[in-house]
Amino acid sequence: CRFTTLSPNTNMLPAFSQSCNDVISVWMGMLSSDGKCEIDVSPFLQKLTCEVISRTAFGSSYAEGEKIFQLLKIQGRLIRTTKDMNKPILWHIPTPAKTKMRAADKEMKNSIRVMIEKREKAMKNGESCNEDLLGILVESNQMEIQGNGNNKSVGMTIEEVISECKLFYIAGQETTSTLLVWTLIMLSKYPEWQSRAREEVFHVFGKQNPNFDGLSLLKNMTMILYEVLRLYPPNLYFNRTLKKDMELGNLSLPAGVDVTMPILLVHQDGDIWGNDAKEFKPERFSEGVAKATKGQVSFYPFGWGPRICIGQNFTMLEAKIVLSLLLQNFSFELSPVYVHAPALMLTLQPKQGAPLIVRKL
Ligand code: HEM
Repeated sequence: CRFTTLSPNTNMLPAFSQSCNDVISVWMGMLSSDGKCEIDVSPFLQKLTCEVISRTAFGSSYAEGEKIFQLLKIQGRLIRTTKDMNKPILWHIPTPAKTKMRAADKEMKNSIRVMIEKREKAMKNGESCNEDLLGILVESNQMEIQGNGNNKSVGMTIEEVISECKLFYIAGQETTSTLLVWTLIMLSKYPEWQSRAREEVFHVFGKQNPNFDGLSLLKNMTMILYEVLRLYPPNLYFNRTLKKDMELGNLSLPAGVDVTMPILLVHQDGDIWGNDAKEFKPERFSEGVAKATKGQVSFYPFGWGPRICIGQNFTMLEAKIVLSLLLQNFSFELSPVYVHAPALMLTLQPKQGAPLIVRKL
């Protein structure tokens, strides 16, 4: 089962704004009497994107979804701290971390299995369950099996459905929170862009909640997000294995070779982007991506080709809603203790966190 793009729809807006409003309430409660406070925004935005995925992926089974994501988080943390993860020869040597990881994996798969079985039962009883990712997967799978004379070998196995749910979380949660964190850092560092973004939000939505149609009018916000994705792409590279011999420029590459497509390197290449390649200048996207890249494939934060990110529209929509709500309520400035230290930790993250001075408007 492969989605070409995951189309965000109006049903998802409440998931985005509900999760963001929870963060706003918490931050409001943290303000001191002068209406400001220093907050490391990073963990809050991580929790926010986690909740959004939980609500949109598992909708009605949100509480069970939360548990699964907690287990995935434990796995992610263990992967980061397990040094021999990419040395297959050492993989079978048991360590406490690997034992915990396998236990988390087993528990998670069991939980997803129970959820899938519940959905399958509900669908057999005529209930429609296709409002979240899990429902769409289960329903399309059942239709595929029924369309082929109830031949179970044509659909996805439970293991495959489980993998899709895991992939959705792994690919969509940390990447989006990283984008939001770097955007708030950049808006704090460049207050003129923060003002432009806020003026635009008030111009389009006033003090109302962001709506689907208005989001496409946020031109400055789109430029800012693209520039953040150019300078701080959450994924630094992606890999491909060649299926056949290929000529690439003056290189001859044989089949079977692994090729790494560097994202950060190309995004900051002075020959492509000019002498100001490393500077934050959202105006370079004022006439869209094609103009900024002069039609070359030099901006690909979401990958490229048939396996391009299916969640790119979802992410952009989520980011625009969250930033609109935050800018309607707060202003941001870098804390004196902020240290600019981008570091690769699965995604490109601010190593020392993102402490910002948050002020109520
Ligand atoms: C700022 C946010 C995001 C960035 C920078 C990003 C980046 C990427 C990149 C670079 C790839 C291609 C990997 C490759 O070709 O090997 C990819 C694939 C993918 N992304 Fe995203 N992504 C983001 C958000 C999301 C979200 C929100 C979701 C889901 C809700 C998602 C789901 C996926 C999936 C399922 C794939 C695999 C597609 C396939 O292999 O067919 N991503 N993403």
